[in-house]
Amino acid sequence: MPEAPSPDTLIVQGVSKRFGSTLAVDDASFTVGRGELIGIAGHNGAGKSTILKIVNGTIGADSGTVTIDGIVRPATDAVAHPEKLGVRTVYQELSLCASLRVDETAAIFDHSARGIRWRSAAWRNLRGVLDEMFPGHGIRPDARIHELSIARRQMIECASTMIDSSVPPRLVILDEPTSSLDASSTAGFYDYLQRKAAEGVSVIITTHRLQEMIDHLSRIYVMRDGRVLGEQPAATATKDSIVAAMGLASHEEPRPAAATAGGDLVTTTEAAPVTDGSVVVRLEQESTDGGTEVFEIRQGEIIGFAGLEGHGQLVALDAVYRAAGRRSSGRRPAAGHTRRTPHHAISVTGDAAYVSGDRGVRGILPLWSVETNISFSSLGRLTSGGLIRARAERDLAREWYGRLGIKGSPTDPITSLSGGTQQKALMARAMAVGSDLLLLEDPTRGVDQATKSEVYDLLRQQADEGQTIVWYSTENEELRNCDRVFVFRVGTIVATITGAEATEDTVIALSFGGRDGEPIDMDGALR
Ligand SMILES: Nc1ncnc2c1ncn2[C@@H]1O[C@H](COP(=O)(O)OP(=O)(O)OP(=O)(O)O)[C@@H](O)[C@H]1O
Repeated sequence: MPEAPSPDTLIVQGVSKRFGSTLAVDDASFTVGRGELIGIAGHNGAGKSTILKIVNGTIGADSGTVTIDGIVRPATDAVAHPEKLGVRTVYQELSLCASLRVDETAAIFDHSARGIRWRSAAWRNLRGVLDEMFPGHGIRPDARIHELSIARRQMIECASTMIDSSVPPRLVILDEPTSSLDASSTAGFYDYLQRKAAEGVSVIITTHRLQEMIDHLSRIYVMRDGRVLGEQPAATATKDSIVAAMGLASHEEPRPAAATAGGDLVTTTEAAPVTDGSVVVRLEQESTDGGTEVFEIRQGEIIGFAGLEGHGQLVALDAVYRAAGRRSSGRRPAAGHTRRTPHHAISVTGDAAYVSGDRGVRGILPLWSVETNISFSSLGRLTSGGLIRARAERDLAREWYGRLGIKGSPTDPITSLSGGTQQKALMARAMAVGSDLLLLEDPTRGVDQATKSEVYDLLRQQADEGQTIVWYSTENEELRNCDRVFVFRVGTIVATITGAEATEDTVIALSFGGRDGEPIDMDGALR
């Protein structure tokens, strides 16, 4: 009797992949049904990105098979054009070309856009998906990719997987697709995926935002040290059960700050004069009655910048950095400066280190080792007589390997680390400087749950020692580790709340909708 056709879109069987001495994927097997949304969870370096690249054929494995829609392929074979098989991918590191316009970018993904009006044809198709996936996205066809926020670039990457090109999408692979998206955009994205799944599109997602998997997927495979250990139905999975299966310490609830400044949910209306030398950052904005509102950030505070993506948080964070002094040769800097944004006058005393949310473009130094990536911003104090003290550089890297649980050799190239581990190295670089101010732009993007808890503890420790921290996050849950949270809307701060009050619902309620009910475009002011 002939075998019944498999209802599975994807069957991965016995796949292994080694990079030098690292067994990145170890005899992995899993399936994805037609029209099913499944997740792959795992600690940083568990092998998730590697197995996904093997499935879509970007890299060849050492052994195993990959079967897509009944067509069996040795996993050792790379695939030149996975999109011709209906396989679409969003990679963890965003891959758009910075100098292209959005409509030109659309044409790269859309092979049906031809003829003299190729740009507008490609844009029409991309916009159709964007409008459904991220209503109110505010992306213009003539914008250059480098002008867009990382969230908008991520939106374009996600939407491009669903363009109905000559071969429609059948298997969509999403590696950390929502890592820069706020809660509202993320919800719209999953709603869209559910609709496509109902049409028969199969989806694999990896994310460290475990609640997303539980809320929106059907099954979750857990990887540990290269092996697929088993699966959990999303209906019964919990964050703790997934984290436990990963072999990590159980997830801890974010700690509300020990001491909170301010108390009630308030919208600041009074201008507050600076009376005290402990103020590190001062933001002034025009109040609705034409006066001046003042927001002060004091030494040792952890302040969150929250709100819907693109409402001015990153503009303000960037301006704080530019207003801060610079440390040279390890010496403390002169006092900072004042910077203006479209909505704020910002002054800073002291110097700052910045962790970029866009590690591919503004983070890692790809040609250098992990050690140099960590020590780079501290070289001033690691140098004597114009020469870098190699021993001191190595010791610094070792110290941070220990504090952040980074595995592997410090002399390996940074690009040999998994995405989340690269992010840890960037955190280490900024923290090692010992600056007055630490500015964080989605610092735990792609970092696993256990390490996040360690990072939260480390930040509290740094603050207790007198470092001031300003923390932008699209993950509202982690803002509960802040002392106070400034909620932004249409470029201005509309509320200050305590860390304990910064629940997802409260932040969304305070930030949702522009002052005029319109989405806003802060991209131009971003960099
Ligand atoms: N090109 C490479 N060269 C050397 N080692 C590599 C390479 N790519 C990945 N690795 C190693 O393979 C292992 C698995 O990496 P992978 O990126 O698949 O992990 P991951 O589960 O996706 O992690 P993350 O959650 O941090 O993204 C890691 O130890 C990583 O350092």
